[in-house]
Amino acid sequence: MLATFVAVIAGYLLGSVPVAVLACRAHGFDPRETGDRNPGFWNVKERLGARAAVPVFAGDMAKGALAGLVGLLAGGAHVTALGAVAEASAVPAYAAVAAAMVGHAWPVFAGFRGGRSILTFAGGFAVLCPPAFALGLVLLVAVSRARSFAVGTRVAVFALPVLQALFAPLALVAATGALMCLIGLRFGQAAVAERRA
Ligand SMILES: O=P(O)(O)OC[C@H](O)CO
Repeated sequence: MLATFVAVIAGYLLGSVPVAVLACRAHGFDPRETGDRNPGFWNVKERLGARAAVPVFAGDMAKGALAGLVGLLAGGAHVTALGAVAEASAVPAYAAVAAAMVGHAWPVFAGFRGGRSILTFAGGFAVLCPPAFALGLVLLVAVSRARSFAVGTRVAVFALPVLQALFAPLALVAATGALMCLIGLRFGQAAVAERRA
């Protein structure tokens, strides 16, 4: 219980670091006021180019990964032979990643106006189930080559819970689905906000 509490607090604070907002501040604008108004990699790339957006990509992924690691360690670092979280580590690790995603979406360090948490989820998932994440990367590269990076990321992200079913019990696959519901919620909120604007 204490492990999960610590993991949630650490995860939320990590997720609240507004990487895109900080990166764009150096260029004199707020990504929440331009483009698709999402403070994330894609919006920064559209405005500043891929090179300038790489730190946002890496930073948002790192927030999820670090949160997952904190949760994993707080729960005693229980993993399967292939490195997927297991036993007493599963709850704190998932709770930490969920908290990081909540932090990215509603960051305490940026007026509670954050992003959709896709990359924070992806980084966290890399810790929750490394073998499924690795297969997701293979899929990302393959689809990106055949179509585009934008299509590749979508296909890879939606494939993650399916790939996870090869390595983890269904309860954890369902937990991953729950994490992805937060991303769906954020897309829904953005669509409503756009309609009202
Ligand atoms: O969900 P975010 O806020 O990490 O942003 C998503 C990126 O822009 C990738 O499309």
